[in-house]
This record gives sequence, structure tokens and C-alpha cells, in this order.
Amino acid sequence: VSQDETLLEERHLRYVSLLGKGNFGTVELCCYDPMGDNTGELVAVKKLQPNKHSTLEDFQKEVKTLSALHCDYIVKYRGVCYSMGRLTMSLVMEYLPYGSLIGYMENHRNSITIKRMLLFAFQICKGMEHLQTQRYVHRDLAARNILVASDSLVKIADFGLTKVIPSDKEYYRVTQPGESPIFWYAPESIGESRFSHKSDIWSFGVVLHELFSYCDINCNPKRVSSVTLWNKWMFTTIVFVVRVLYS
Ligand SMILES: C[C@H](Nc1nc(-c2c[nH]c3ncc(Cl)cc23)ncc1F)C(=O)NCC(F)(F)F
Repeated sequence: VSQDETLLEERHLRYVSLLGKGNFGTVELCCYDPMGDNTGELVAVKKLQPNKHSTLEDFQKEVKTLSALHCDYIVKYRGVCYSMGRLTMSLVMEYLPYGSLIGYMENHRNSITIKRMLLFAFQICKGMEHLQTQRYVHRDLAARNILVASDSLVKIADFGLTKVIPSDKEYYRVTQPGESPIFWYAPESIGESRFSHKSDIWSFGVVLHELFSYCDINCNPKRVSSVTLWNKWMFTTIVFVVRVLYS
């Protein structure tokens, strides 16, 4: 019988620690140990908590997206794990020990060279290039969604908002913009909820800003655009004007 090694059994997944939370559910560090002799592999398990933001259908699309992407610069898919009699499911991915790029840049502020930042930027470009060849738009490219595999390798992760561009169009229009990270959004994404490879490139520009500012909390995109009331008023006005221009 052909063993589908991407269908993982919950009984072999041992909880280690909580890695982080999102508006979909949580990501836990687990050890997948089918032999039961602690020779298992550390994995990151994204558990779905169906809520108003993310449904099982959205989650299944994320699994389909990640399982279709094979690239050194994209977090690897390990499989899915159904539990509670297929009532809920988990997405199992490789575990990247150095965590998210934000934390890494803050902790290695003094040892990161410009050359290293350019290497990371190049790797993110290669990952995004692979996404583009499959007509995917990430829609949430930000330093918080880049993982660090080693001191010289980063990978794109979190494909929860990723969409496929229809073959007859150049862009994807979102009907219900959820919790939008608008500080990473291109003008046409703010104005018309339109997403394309070009809007991913805009977000990449914001990621470059994060990289070259060491993901410093005092100048991160959200902070920069709302540091004072004036900026807040200005930003609101800009969003309003952009929406008017695009309507
Ligand atoms: C909610 C989860 N948050 C976190 N994840 C990790 C993490 C370390 N190592 C990891 N290896 C594989 C994965 Cl999928 C996550 C981690 N560390 C801190 C977090 F806050 C997450 O998925 N964040 C999006 C992205 F993965 F892009 F960073």
C-alpha cells in the first residue's frame, strides 16, 4: 500500500512549545516521532482555530499553496494532520530554528553586514520569483513573515493570504479585505483592494526598508506612519485621497 508520507498521525506529534499566534490560530513547535524513540524531527505545526477571519476552506487553500511550492527560499511543507475525526486540521512545516527575521535582526544588530542584508534580500527575491512563476501573489510579504534558517539563509513563510491570479487577468481583487496590514500595501491595494505581482514588489520594497533599518521598532512601517497625531492625520488623508483617486 503506498504510504502517503504527507498524511501525518496526530498520535506521533509531541508538543514542545508555542512559537506564535496569528488571526488563524497558533503555530506550535512539535516533535514528529513515529518511531516513538525520540529520533523524530522538529516541526512547526499550524493549528487552525476556525473563526470569522479564517475558515477551514481558507486553511485548505493555504495547505494546497504550500504543498505546491518547492523552493530553497520558501518554508518546506511536511504534511497535514487531521484530528477530532477530520473536524479540524493542522499544517505541518519544517521548523526553522532562528525564528522570524524581525527577532533575528534585532538580536544580531551589531553583527549583520550590508552584504548579509543584500544576501537575504536576494533570497527573498528568488522565493518571490518562484511564487510568480506559479501565478501566486503572497499579499502579506513583510519581515514578520520571513523565517531565518541559518546565518546565511532566509525563507518566505505564511501563505495564509496568498491567492492565484486568474489566467485572464493581471491582478486579484479581494472582496473582503480582512485585517489588512495596509502599511505594507501598494496604493492600488489600499485604493481598490487590487493585488498583483507588482503589489508584492511594493511590499518587497517595504521589507527592504525593514531589513536596512534592522527591523528597528522605532522606524517600522506601522510606527513610522503613525508616530504623531499629525502623521496619523496625514496618513488618514493619504489613504482617503488614494481611495478617491482610485474610485
Ligand atoms: C505564527 C507563527 N509565529 C512565529 N513563528 C516562529 C517560528 C520559528 N521557527 C519557525 N519555523 C517554522 C514556522 Cl512556520 C514558524 C516558525 N517564531 C516566532 C513566531 F512568532 C508564524 O507562522 N509566523 C509567520 C512566519 F512563519 F512567517 F514567521
